[in-house]
Amino acid sequence: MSDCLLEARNLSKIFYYRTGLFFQKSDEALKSVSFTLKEGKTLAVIGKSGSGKSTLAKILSGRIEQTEGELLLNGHPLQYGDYAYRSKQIRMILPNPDISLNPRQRVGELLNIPLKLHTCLTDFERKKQIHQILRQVGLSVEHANDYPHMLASGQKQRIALAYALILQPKVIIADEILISLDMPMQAQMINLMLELQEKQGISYIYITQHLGIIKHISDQLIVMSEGEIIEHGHTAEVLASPLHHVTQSLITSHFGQALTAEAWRQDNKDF
Ligand SMILES: Nc1ncnc2c1ncn2[C@@H]1O[C@H](COP(=O)(O)OP(=O)(O)OP(=O)(O)O)[C@@H](O)[C@H]1O
Repeated sequence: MSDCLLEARNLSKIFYYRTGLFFQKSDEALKSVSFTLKEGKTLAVIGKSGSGKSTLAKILSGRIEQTEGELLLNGHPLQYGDYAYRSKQIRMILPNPDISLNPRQRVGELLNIPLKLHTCLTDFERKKQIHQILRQVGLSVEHANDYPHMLASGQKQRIALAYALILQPKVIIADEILISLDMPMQAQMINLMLELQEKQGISYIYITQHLGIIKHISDQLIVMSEGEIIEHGHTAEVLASPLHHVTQSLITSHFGQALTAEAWRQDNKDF
């Protein structure tokens, strides 16, 4: 049996938008994107701004529909509009929790929403689940009573992770989630995500322009440009010997130089 958890087959997305009363333009944001993700592994997606990364994340999480192509989870096709099913399988971490958390909602109320919407758990069981998730992300159960403004940035990021984890999905999508945190906080979050992956077999799709992070956490790497996958392979191999000039320029602009196998071995700290 194949150990492939998620498969994208020729995903394409064309956005149509009006430019005047009688005019319409289109933007081909994704062009026949295919990849597979194994259970308990991390796939990183990198690319310059406008390359289609967020469009891909939105299609995977079911927020927008692909124009063409198929998505399969454990070999079964996922349909657009199947949000109740998909949100238990694939969840996106809330981007920028400093802004996206509702200031009038206590943490426990926020985490209760997906449980109420998508499970048949009793009040007591939901409370138990919320406390368990808070502990899993390294927070205390008392944080369930806090409002977002009472939390530090790193704690808000943990709440965003808890919100993604609460329905126990198989795949978590992280789109540029650590950008607002300082380096020690980024390291803490990454260690937490890796620990959850080891214990629970979660698979991550990690989207970023920050190569320092993906070098440490991802198994496979996809490089996107103008809606297409231009390079794909083991992260260490792609970063040490990039074939495409866009990958080469992403690497030199991040690390200041090409990443030789020797540089790769020596660098074990640079987030
Ligand atoms: N709702 C939309 N309507 C029209 N065009 C869109 C829409 N969303 C994205 N696009 C276009 O699709 C292309 C890919 O955008 P996307 O946001 O997926 O790229 P990205 O790699 O995530 O960029 P960034 O790193 O800046 O977020 C861009 O040309 C963008 O203008």
